[in-house]
Amino acid sequence: MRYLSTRGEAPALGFNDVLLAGLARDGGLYLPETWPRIDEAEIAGLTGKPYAEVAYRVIHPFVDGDIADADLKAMIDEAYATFDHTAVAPLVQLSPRQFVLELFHGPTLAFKDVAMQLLARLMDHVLAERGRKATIVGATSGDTGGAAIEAFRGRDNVDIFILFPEGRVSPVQQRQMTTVADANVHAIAVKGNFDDCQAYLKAMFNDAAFRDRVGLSGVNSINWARIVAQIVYYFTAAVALGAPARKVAFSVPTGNFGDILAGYAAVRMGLPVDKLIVATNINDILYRALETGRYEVCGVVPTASPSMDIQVSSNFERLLFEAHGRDAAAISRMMAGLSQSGAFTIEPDALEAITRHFAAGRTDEDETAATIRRIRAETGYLLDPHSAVGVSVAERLGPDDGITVTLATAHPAKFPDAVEAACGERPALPERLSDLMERQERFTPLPNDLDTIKDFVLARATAVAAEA
Ligand SMILES: Cc1ncc(COP(=O)(O)O)c(C=O)c1O
Ligand SMILES: N[C@@H](CCOP(=O)(O)O)C(=O)O
Repeated sequence: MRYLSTRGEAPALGFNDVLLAGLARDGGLYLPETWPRIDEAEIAGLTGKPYAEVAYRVIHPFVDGDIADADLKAMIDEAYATFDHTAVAPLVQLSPRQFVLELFHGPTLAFKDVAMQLLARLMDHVLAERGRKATIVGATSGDTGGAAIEAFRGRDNVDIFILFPEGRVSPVQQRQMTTVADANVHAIAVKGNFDDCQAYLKAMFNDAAFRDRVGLSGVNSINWARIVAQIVYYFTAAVALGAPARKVAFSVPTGNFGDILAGYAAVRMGLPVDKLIVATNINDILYRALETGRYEVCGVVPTASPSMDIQVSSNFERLLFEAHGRDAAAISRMMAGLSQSGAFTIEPDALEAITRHFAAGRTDEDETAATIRRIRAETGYLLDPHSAVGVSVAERLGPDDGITVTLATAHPAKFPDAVEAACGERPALPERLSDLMERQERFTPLPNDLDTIKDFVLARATAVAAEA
């Protein structure tokens, strides 16, 4: 399996190289040259199989021999053994037509663990095989950072630097990043928003000298391996609810478009899905883009679902590439428009291709709080604010005659203030994290300035010291 960049100017790579590369050298994102298929009979045969077994079946064709089968299998088994729930991603029924898929049973209580626990093992394995080290830089609006730090802490072959927007993540999210003592972990509080952090990350990747000097790798969903691992739960949920004979819809609380892009990949692999519903908070660029065809950046507004407070949504580029018939030149023009004027227009045919699979809805702050309150009162189930955005949109846009599964992307205890404000109940952290708020914090505040951040990384990354 070879992978192509959405901008068409970077070399095609195999899985292991894509895994370590993160962003392509032309600033694009990698996608598989062709989509591996799983036929309907085989999809039906996945019903009732353990999560790790389905994961191996889905992930194997993307790795395509770059990692020995037995090693891949062992890493998948190990990654999902870290989850508190034996099903890894259990389904819970809220009403006759509404389900939630709980993706928060991993170490840091967010869906990011599903991919990150595997990604860390894969990267460590490939780095060890190649006898080299890497410097990981990640940008987070709250959850990717904690999951990445947890997965990579103490690993010999990587240093990890996480940029988070100061004051814009929940206190639990912050402490999951800042209370880790391992020497290879560096949490950086940037005086800006998530889009600033992500722009700096991409600028570091686009600076070839810096990239090579530190051996830069990425763990955001710009890294194709993140998306691959997230495809799996669309299969496990769909078959549990009757696929391939029955099509379900998925409502996905969306920010950087990685999670829902994994749903699109599942569809391209052959999974029958009714529709993929993009659920946004008031930072609604994706909702507006799908409604009007105009992708236009406005200022980011802080919300009760901070991990979705994003305007420049990285993975949308992958979908645009698909919808524009893989025309890399068209994508490069659109992305240049985005850098220059903060906007671009999606061609009508491409928009039509997108809306064949996707619908989009937006939920404001009052409605998010009201959804948490109402679902608790009606069903006893406690949603986190991100999942509440998903459920609220699912109730409006899900098929009248079918089932909608909302991806429950975080545990409510990660956002106790917002949940308490909505319904008067303060969810408690699980026992293993009960002293989180008392642990010693360690992080570096840095100004909203690329050069300062690069200097910080250069001064601390051991990959530089080893190779200089
Ligand atoms: C809890 C939660 N929900 C939803 C999202 C949005 O997911 P994506 O960025 O893949 O669209 C995020 C961040 O990524 C998140 O942390
Ligand atoms: N919401 C994310 C933002 C980064 O998304 P990613 O999926 O590209 O890593 C977060 O919680 O950090």
